[in-house]
This record gives sequence, structure tokens and C-alpha cells, in this order.
Amino acid sequence: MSKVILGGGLGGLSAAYYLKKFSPNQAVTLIESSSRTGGWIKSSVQENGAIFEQGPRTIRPRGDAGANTLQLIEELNLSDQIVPITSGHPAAKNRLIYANGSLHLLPSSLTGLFRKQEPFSKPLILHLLNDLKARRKEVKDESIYDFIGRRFGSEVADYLISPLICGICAGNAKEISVKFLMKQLFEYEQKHGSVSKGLLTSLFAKSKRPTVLCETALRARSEKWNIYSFKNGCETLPIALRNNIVSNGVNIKFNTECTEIITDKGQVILNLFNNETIKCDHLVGAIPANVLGRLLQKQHPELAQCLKKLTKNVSVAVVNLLFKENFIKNPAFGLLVVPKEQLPVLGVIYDSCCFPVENCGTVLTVMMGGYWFEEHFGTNPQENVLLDVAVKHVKRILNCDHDPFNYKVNILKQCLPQYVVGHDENLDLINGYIRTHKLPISLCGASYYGVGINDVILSAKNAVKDL
Ligand SMILES: Cc1cc2nc3c(=O)[nH]c(=O)nc-3n(C[C@H](O)[C@H](O)[C@H](O)COP(=O)(O)OP(=O)(O)OC[C@H]3O[C@@H](n4cnc5c(N)ncnc54)[C@H](O)[C@@H]3O)c2cc1C
Ligand SMILES: C=Cc1c2[nH]c(c1C)Cc1[nH]c(c(CCC(=O)O)c1C)Cc1[nH]c(c(C)c1CCC(=O)O)Cc1[nH]c(c(C)c1C=C)C2
Repeated sequence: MSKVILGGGLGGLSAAYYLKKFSPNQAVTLIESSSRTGGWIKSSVQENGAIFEQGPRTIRPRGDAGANTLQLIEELNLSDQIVPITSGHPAAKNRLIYANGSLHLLPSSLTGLFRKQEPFSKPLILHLLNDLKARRKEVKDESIYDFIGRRFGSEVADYLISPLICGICAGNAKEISVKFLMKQLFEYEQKHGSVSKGLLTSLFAKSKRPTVLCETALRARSEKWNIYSFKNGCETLPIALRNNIVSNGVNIKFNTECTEIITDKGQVILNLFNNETIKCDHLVGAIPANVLGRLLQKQHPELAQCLKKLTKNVSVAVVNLLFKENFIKNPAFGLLVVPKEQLPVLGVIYDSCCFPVENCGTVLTVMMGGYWFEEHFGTNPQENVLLDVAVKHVKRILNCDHDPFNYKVNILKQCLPQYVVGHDENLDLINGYIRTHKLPISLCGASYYGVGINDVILSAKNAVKDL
């Protein structure tokens, strides 16, 4: 009998790829509710060559997960499509925050830490040294805002961490688990009493066995890539994955929504919207955890409850803007708005600084809403309202008066999972339930082990490696 993968986003496509890589003769069906694969990853090339990214735009090359993605890219013959941003580039060095009504550059070097820079009241190094004095608090988990506030002070929590959380999961740092971004630092405090002591101890600890790197990862290291994308945008990756799995015999069923999942003696039965059913001996769930919870509700209410609790997703309005004029005075990756400003805008990406296209003017992407989406826009905002808000705030924040000649507005409903306090514990309950009840189900995708492209690909590889 076959394996079924539910969901044709990056997680589902990667799961299908690795299933076929590890056991080429395995029959695999992928079920996708929409008419395309790729999920939130969508790039559209404009007439003048500019790329409008609706979802992700950059990938990190570092770490084991980064190396794994580069290996996948190499296996898909995409290495020559990569466009890297190297460490000396302004888009790698310069990240801005908008606080107290103006833009500020965040320190990007060691010397920057010793300088007093607005909006901080003293050099950042003094905030960081606060960690040496702060007492350990024994906790299982806490919000990243509380952890940073305790160890480094409220200015670091407000001006550094809160916007960073917006720039990664569009979330509220006061609710997101410290383990989402800073598990290691949190564990240093719990084990050694302070982050600094933990850091020092780890310097003398035995280093782990180095990962064997593929050619592209070695190139990334020697050329000092900071982040990268592809010539035709991030969608290059899911398109290549789809083509690869189709040519390896994976059957993709488009426009096919699963409405219920039933497990029965080592089998999984999927009820589909059109009253059809599909049976398989193993299901890989690559859809958001709360949606999966709904599908399992009738037969496994306890598991469904944990899955629904795991991720409260937030919505983001993504507005791509194309201007004739070149008006960016300080080239950078972009800017993040400090949540204390209470603006509808989370951040602005300077696409034309990151990946310049000749004679293209200025390309910006404005991301809005997130955790505060409904507060600012209600449940069903009109696209023209979102466009007006985006343009008005770009003019105000960047202090300019240009109007875009081309734009695209997309509302990404419930697109980003929020790893709230207790996420890890809840995940243990979910895995425990699946193990104890011997359910032939594995999980992957952005709801579980990280929201970045690298995390999603690695979660898919891990989900299928023992099947
Ligand atoms: C605005 C934004 C910006 C981002 N920027 C970056 C970035 O710069 N760098 C980075 O690394 N990551 C970034 N990410 C994160 C990354 O894009 C996502 O985490 C990743 O694409 C999620 O993939 P997925 O397969 O887990 O989920 P999805 O993309 O949500 O895929 C799930 C699929 O399942 C389908 N589905 C759902 N329910 C059903 C059902 N009942 N039956 C059948 N099919 C179903 C959906 O249609 C969808 O195609 C960004 C994400 C967003 C939203
Ligand atoms: C303003 C909103 C958002 C911006 N990007 C995202 C949102 C919600 C989504 C996002 N960005 C990144 C990731 C992946 C994280 C990972 O684990 O790989 C996701 C889901 C990448 C990223 N963006 C910023 C940082 C610091 C990172 C981590 C990797 C890196 O160092 O590049 C900061 C940032 N995001 C946005 C802006 C405007 C910005 C900084 C100025 C937009």
C-alpha cells in the first residue's frame, strides 16, 4: 500500500522528495487542496524584471539545517540559480528599526556594541553585561520578552527582540516561547546561572563532529554568504521539487481537500471533500497543526486538542510596491517597526537593495498586521485599504513622497504559526500520543520544529527517514 502526504507546501513537497530518495519504489500520493503546490512560497516576475515575493525571500546558509537545504538544492541542480548576499553587502550588515518616530541602524559589529546609539540609552554592551548580575530564575519555559527583559533589560526586549520576533513570525514577543529563537541561551541560564557563564563553558566544551558539507555549502562558506535567494525568486525551489517528484512517479492530486482522517488497524483512511476516500499505510501530515487537529477531532479528540493548541496562526498582509525613482538613502535589508509604536506595519523589505535588477527603480515589500492584524484591519479588509495604508506609512517612515506605478496586495490568512510558551511540552504530548497509540502518522511543516525554510525541509526529511 502507498504512503500519502497531506499538503503540497514546501513541507509536503520535501517529504515526497525524501520518501522517493530513500525508497524509490515506494508508491506516494500527495494531496493538495489548492490548484498549485508551494503553499506560501510564491514569486512573480514583473514586466521590467523586478520580482514580487509574496512569502519568503531569503534563506540562511548556516547551520546543519542550512547545509541540508544547500544539499537539496544541489541534488535538484539549482546551484547555478542561487543569488547570494555576502557578508560585506549592505543588505547583510544593515538592519533598521523604526522607533520613537525615526529610523535607527542596529549595531552590526563588535565596535558598534560599545557605542551609545539611539534608541538605546546606553551602549548595548552595558545591557548585555547586565546578564552577569541578574539572578537565575528556574522556569520550564517563558516568553522571549520576559527572558530578555530579565537578563538584559527592557530596552533590549523592546527595541531589539520585539521587532525581531515581528520580522520572523509576525508575533508578539510577550507570548512567544524563548525556546523558539533562543533555546540555547535559555538553557545556559538554567544550567549555568547566566547566559555568559554558559557561553564561556560551551567555548571549552568538546566540539561536535563537523557535518560533511556538499560543494554548494562549501562555496557558501568560502564566499561568506549571509543569505541567498534564486534568480527567479524563492518559488524556484518548490517548482523544482514538484517537477522532480512528478518525474519520480509521485501522484499529485490537486484541488483535493481532505475533510477527515480515520485510523484503523495500521491503516489511515482519508475522507475527501468529494466523498471519495483514500487509504494508505502511512500518512505524512504536512498541513498546519490546527487544521490537522480539526481532521482528527472525531476519532482522536485528545490529540486534536493538543494540535489545535500548538499553533495559533496569525495573518499578514503583504504589499509589493514598485517605484520609478531610486530613493533609498541608506541601503539595507529593510526596517522593522518596534511594536511599541502601535503601527499597522510590521516591517518593510528593501527588495531592490537585496537583489538589484537593472533599471528597476525601487522595489519594496510592506508586511502588515501579524499578531495585531484584526486590531488594525478587522477580519476582511479591502485590498485598496491595505494598499493605501502601506503607501501612507512608507511615505511617513522613509520620509519621501513617491507613489508606486505597480503593486500587488495579498492577504495571507493564518500564514505564520506562533510558538507560544509551552510549545515544546505540547509537542512532546503530541508525539507521545502518536507513539502510544501506534498511529501510522508522521508530522512535518512549519507548525512543529521551526518556521524557516530550512527547518521545514529538515522536518520533512526527519519525518520520513524511518518509513
Ligand atoms: C509572509 C511570509 C514570509 C516568510 N519569509 C521567510 C523567509 O524570508 N525565509 C524563510 O526561511 N522562511 C520564510 N517564511 C516561512 C516559510 O515560507 C514557511 O514556513 C513555509 O513555506 C511553510 O511551508 P509548509 O509546507 O509547512 O506550509 P504551507 O506553505 O502552509 O503548506 C501547506 C499546504 O497544505 C495545503 N492544505 C491545507 N489544508 C489542507 C487540507 N485539508 N487538504 C489538503 N491540503 C491542505 C495548503 O493548501 C498548502 O499548500 C515566510 C512565511 C511567510 C508567510
Ligand atoms: C516584517 C515581517 C516579516 C519579515 N520577514 C518575515 C516576517 C513575518 C518572515 C521571516 N523572515 C525570516 C524568516 C525565517 C527565519 C528562519 O528561521 O530562517 C521568516 C519566517 C528571515 C529573517 N528576517 C529577519 C531576520 C533577522 C531573519 C532571520 C535570518 C536572517 O538573519 O536573515 C529580519 C527581518 N524580517 C523582515 C524585515 C523587514 C527584517 C529586518 C529588517 C520582514
